[in-house]
Amino acid sequence: MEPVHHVTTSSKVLFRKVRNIVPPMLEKFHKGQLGRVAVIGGCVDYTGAPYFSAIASAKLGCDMSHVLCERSAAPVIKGYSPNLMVHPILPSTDSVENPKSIDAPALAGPIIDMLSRLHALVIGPGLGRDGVTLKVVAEVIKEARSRSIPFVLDADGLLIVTEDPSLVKGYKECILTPNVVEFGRLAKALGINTPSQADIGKEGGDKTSKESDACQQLSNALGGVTIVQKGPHDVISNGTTSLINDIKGGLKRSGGQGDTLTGSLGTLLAWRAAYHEKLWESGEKENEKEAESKADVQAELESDMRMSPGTTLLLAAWAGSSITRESSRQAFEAKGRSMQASDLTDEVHKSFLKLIGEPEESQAHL
Ligand SMILES: NC(=O)C1=CN([C@@H]2O[C@H](COP(=O)(O)OP(=O)(O)OC[C@H]3O[C@@H](n4cnc5c(N)ncnc54)[C@H](O)[C@@H]3O)[C@@H](O)[C@H]2O)[C@@H](O)CC1
Ligand SMILES: Nc1ncnc2c1ncn2[C@@H]1O[C@H](COP(=O)(O)OP(=O)(O)OP(=O)(O)O)[C@@H](O)[C@H]1O
Ligand SMILES: [Mg+2]
Repeated sequence: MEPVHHVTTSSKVLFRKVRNIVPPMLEKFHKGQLGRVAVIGGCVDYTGAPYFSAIASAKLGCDMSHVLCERSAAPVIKGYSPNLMVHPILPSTDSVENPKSIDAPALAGPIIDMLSRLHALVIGPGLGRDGVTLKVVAEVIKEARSRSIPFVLDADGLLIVTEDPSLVKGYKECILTPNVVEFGRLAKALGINTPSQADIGKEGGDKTSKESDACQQLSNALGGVTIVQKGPHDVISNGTTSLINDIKGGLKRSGGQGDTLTGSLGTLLAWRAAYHEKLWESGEKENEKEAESKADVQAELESDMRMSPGTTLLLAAWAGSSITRESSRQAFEAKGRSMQASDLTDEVHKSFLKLIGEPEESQAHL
């Protein structure tokens, strides 16, 4: 396959375009219009990950932030924050009568009933690997896809895709956020022979292009799904177009930083949906053409034309990655070696203001 090199648009220009998909804060808006996001995750082992993800969504600016979790995790997550709406509706082996013969679509019912009220889902933070839970979540993925609800898949949510890639293959409204290990597992499941990041480092040559080739190959194997490959820099690809995010991050690798990424992406996906629904006037020129090639995407990013959904998905992924890396940099600057995932949470809004800033219409009210 011909390697497709990444888009060379400067980060300054990209951030200016990101501002166009951030809804202004107007008096006419009602509760919920700036985003209703749900994180699906949280089990007996992990309560931090869904919390970090959902609170990042909230702090970035969505109106309503839900967590749909396993029964035992709910009181714990509720205790972390009264701002989150926590629903104990995710079944597990411990909460169903006969775990060996379950009716997964029926068990997914209470979650599926909530989908019509949600703009975006984040599936996987702290989900765990319970067999019943994963089967139920696979049903939720099918239903969300059939309704074109955008979602982010991370952590144990990626395991579901590793086991059944057809669930997301060809779906243009989702973002996968694998770390190095998760990327390797997905590549193996799809029969892609890519060198590991460690091997790429040893080989010499243009390391960034090799990494973006690997990400592009995986995206293509999944029919053009958007992937954020996390690492020393984040590689974002939808198979035809790639972006590299090398914004400086922190040096502490504490667990849970990926959760700030997924939560931020949830809110950005909700804002992106509002942009395409023309909830407000973005001030861009109308653009009938759907961007298909890398050149089309780059043209939309570097002009004042309205963007196509493919372009805004890449841009949302890039913005989420940027906010996370900048939050990590600021938190590390303040806390050094003691930095924890919760320190990123406190930096999300400052990072947003520094990198993106409020759209002009909001500034008039500040
Ligand atoms: N506070 C919390 O509740 C947290 C919960 N988490 C949850 O924990 C569960 C398991 O997630 P894991 O990420 O541990 O997944 P895995 O259980 O698949 O473990 C991945 C392993 O790979 C290693 N690894 C990560 N990056 C690497 C790199 N660049 N090079 C080499 N090795 C690397 C890690 O140290 C880890 O041992 C998920 O549900 C996740 O959401 C994590 O997100 C961390 C925080
Ligand atoms: N070497 C690095 N240098 C700078 N930033 C990094 C580095 N490695 C990861 N990051 C950043 O840290 C964030 C989390 O990535 P990481 O690879 O730790 O994910 P993860 O293992 O899934 O995290 P989590 O512990 O939340 O599950 C991403 O925004 C990524 O850009
Ligand atoms: Mg992770």
